Amino acid sequence: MSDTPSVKLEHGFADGTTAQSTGLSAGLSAGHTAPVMEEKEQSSPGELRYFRLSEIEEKNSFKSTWIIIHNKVYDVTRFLEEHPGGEEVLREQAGGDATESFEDVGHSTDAREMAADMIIGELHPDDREKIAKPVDTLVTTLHEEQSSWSQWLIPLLAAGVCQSRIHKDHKGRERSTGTCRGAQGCRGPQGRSVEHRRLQKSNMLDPVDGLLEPVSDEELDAEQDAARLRFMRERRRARSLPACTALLGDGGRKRVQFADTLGLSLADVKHFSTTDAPLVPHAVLTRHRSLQRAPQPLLVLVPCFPEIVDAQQRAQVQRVALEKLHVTQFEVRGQVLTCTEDMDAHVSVRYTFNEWLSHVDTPAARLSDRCFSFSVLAPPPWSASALHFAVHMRTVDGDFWDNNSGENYSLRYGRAHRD
Ligand code: HEM
Repeated sequence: MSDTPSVKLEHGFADGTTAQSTGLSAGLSAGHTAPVMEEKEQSSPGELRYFRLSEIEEKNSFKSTWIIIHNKVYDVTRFLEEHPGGEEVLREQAGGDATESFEDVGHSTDAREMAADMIIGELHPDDREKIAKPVDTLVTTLHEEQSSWSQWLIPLLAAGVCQSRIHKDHKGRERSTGTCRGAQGCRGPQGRSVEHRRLQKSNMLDPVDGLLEPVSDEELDAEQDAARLRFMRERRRARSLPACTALLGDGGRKRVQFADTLGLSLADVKHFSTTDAPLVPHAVLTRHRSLQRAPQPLLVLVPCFPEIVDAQQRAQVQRVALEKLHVTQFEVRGQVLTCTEDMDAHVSVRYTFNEWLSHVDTPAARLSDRCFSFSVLAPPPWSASALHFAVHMRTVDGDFWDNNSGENYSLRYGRAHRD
């Protein structure tokens, strides 16, 4: 074993995979290294036609959509509607280099094989630099030299421990897929499982002599974070199940089969339409109805003054007097009696809904020589709590009021008496 950390460098794609390790099909395994051409050729050594970048860029229309992935040119025009990731993402990449986006999604082997059928040529070597991006470098730091046997024994031990632990903890809840993912998903940067190291830390697992070094809390946290991140990224990716021979359609073409993150096949597809009436489960409706509020009591304006009497007498004294009042849910209608020789007398009602912060004068209509009527629309109960008013008459002799002996006529919202 050596104390000096050694650094292993591998050239790879954006997601850290190498062309070899991803199992790419012919089209996608070409990698980034463009062949150095002595002369400008019209086709690649593999008999693929070369396209100039400008030519490809032009193929970005509703008629045709070409994209570049790893310097291969793909005509995806006919695939747009079929693309499980949607038409839009392909259109966005049309006429340009889609390598990074393609790899970021983590397309399955099936997807890569499908793509191979769409290759129509290669990007001309002279144009490759124009789309080239800095190549990511995967740096793996090894704190210790591991002997060849420890390199496989440690992961094996870790996977074993994870598996037995998960079986113990979850009592069969994570039987098949769960255990695999558990062992794989929680692998630390050095190829050793976090689960294994946590067990080691908590003394649930005896360190194997010479194989496991002591672990610090910071190291453990960093590993757990990295493992969590890796797990989230894995979960995000939709994976198609491996195409089996029974699924091969006409002409031996593989079909894509969708699966959820647990590997279960897609059972049904529901197309939502904006015209679809939402289907609310019965249980939800019942609960909703039971929670509905009881009907609110009807609120109306209720007079807060004694019954109107002696209108004749009051009219003689005050020249004007409220004679009758009729209140409904929507209006307050009143009748006014006057005592004046002025046939041009003007009768009105001054009222307020906001405690006289402001007021309105509304004219009363003449019903007969001495009688007038008025109507005030009732304000909604949530906008006012009371209505106050007084009756006014203007004659050649002056102004006269009936204001309920200086108190005004007041009505307040209250419950209506139901019969
Ligand atoms: C010839 C090119 C392509 C082929 C044949 C292809 C094929 C597929 C297939 C079969 C899937 C289903 C999942 C899988 O099996 O991996 C898929 C999903 C997807 N593809 Fe592509 N694809 C292509 C290019 C692209 C490009 C260039 C982008 C991005 C710009 C893209 C974005 C996506 C996305 C977002 C999903 C959905 C992934 C998810 O649901 O998590 N694809 N594609």
